[in-house]
Amino acid sequence: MTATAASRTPTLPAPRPDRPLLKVCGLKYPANVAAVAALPVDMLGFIFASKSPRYAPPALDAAQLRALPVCKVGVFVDEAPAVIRRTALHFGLTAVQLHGQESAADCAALAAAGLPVLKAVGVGAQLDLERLAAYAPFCSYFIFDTAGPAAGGNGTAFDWELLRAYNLPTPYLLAGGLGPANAAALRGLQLPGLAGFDVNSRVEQGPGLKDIGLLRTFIDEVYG
Ligand SMILES: O=C(O)c1ccccc1NCC(=O)[C@H](O)[C@H](O)COP(=O)(O)O
Repeated sequence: MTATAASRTPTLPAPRPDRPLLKVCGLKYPANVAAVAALPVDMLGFIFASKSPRYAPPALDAAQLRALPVCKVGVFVDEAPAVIRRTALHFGLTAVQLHGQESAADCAALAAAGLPVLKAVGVGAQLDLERLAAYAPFCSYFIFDTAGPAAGGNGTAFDWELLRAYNLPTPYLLAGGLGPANAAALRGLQLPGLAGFDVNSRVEQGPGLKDIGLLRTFIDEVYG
């Protein structure tokens, strides 16, 4: 990952043949946002679900976000489409991540309105790929995340071997408890459809405050 901030564009990156993408999710504090954006990352995630301890709007600097030349993903949980569109405009979001029970039609409507969609899928003991087929045409990525008590940010991994059976055309990011502790297993991980990784609570000092040292360690171990 050699891109500088100046050479990045705020479009949703396509999967890369040379390395997995990296999304850092759950940011909110302006200085921390700037510090993470200076790292070799592909997407920054901001939580717009008010029940989350990472709920970003009270702390976020909208002008900073709009000017930031990196892909910005807004994370929503069963939010009204009009609110999502308004929020995306205000904060200059590149794409939206739908992390609730949104339907394929919800994804289709937002994608048609010009907002690329990442659809999060909670994975437990099983993965129902047949159900996901209806979403595939309208989603730029799936995000496979561990199902848990909170809508997201649970900090636990699921059995990645469930993804060996993945056979849909939509690429995905792997999420759920990724961090320095399992970075070695991610390095060189080959799974059908895998396009990148999403990190959050395992690289934090506290909710919404990313630990730059932990992120550097993770990046070195996975990509170095
Ligand atoms: O992080 C949250 O607090 C959150 C709350 C509500 C919906 C989604 C949320 N996070 C979305 C993400 O993409 C996380 O990165 C993903 O759940 C993985 O989190 P973690 O297990 O902590 O690495």
